[in-house]
Amino acid sequence: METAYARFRDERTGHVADYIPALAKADPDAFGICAAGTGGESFAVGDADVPFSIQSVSKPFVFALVCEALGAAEAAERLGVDATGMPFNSVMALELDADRATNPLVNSGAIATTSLVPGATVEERWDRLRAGLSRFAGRALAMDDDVYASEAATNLRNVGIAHLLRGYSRLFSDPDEAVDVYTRQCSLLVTARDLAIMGATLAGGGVQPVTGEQVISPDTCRRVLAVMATAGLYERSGSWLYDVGLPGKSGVSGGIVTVSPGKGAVAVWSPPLDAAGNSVRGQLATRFLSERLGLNLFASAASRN
Ligand SMILES: NC(=O)CC[C@H](N)C(=O)O
Repeated sequence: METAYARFRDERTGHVADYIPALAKADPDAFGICAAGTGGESFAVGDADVPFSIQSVSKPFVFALVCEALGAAEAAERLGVDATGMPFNSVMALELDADRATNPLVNSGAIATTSLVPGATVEERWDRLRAGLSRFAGRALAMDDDVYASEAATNLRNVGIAHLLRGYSRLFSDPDEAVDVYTRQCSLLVTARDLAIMGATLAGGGVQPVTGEQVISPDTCRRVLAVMATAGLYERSGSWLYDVGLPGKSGVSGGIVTVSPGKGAVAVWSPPLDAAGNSVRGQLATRFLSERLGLNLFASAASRN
């Protein structure tokens, strides 16, 4: 991990996201890596304990909560589970699918996922969602109010997607309410260490490695990891699987969590992004660690280079 940190610290490609104004303030030099095992141990280097908004890395965890509530088959039926091959905020992806379904890890499918979180009111749904993600992290997660306000003031594209979904009967609550809860979920503050531990919960059949709580079922874990493998890095998901060989999920604040089933998870945070919205240092460091640690699911032995 120290070698990965030293090797990629001076990487200068990529740009910090600025379509959400508050994210433009992020430090482009910030870089943290954390690995967590299913036994509860964690190892960190760099800015692994600096908080940032979770953004799209929240999506697989909310999908997990919805699978628990509805069952994995019903969740797949309502949301779709196929990669779109298109950018995370694509409207076209929705229009091109005959059933108007995408998957829980792009904005359209993620807003639909959030609309399925059980609860009679917005506040009940939000409480349940936040409590669920906090159980993955093993601590109470709080919102970044500045990021929330900034995104809420500028997210008309997501509002449009939600109304379009509703028109196709692919959204399961009031569209504006669904986007509001989704925007809150994206603004939850986490650290790379939190993401590694949340990922390690998915690696360990749903058992939170530090608290020992069974957060979700082993079956839900398998479903979530499958969608992460095919769609976790948006239109770069194929290249990611080709190079890294593990399920992962990125977000526009620069986080990426990568899961090694049965072993643990690696999380990297570094804000500069490539054109698809995936952290540049995050991808480089994870690829390096997957190779060095022999984590690639398709490899028969650790390859060293
Ligand atoms: N890729 C992302 O992280 C996108 C999340 C962000 N909140 C959005 O909806 O645009």
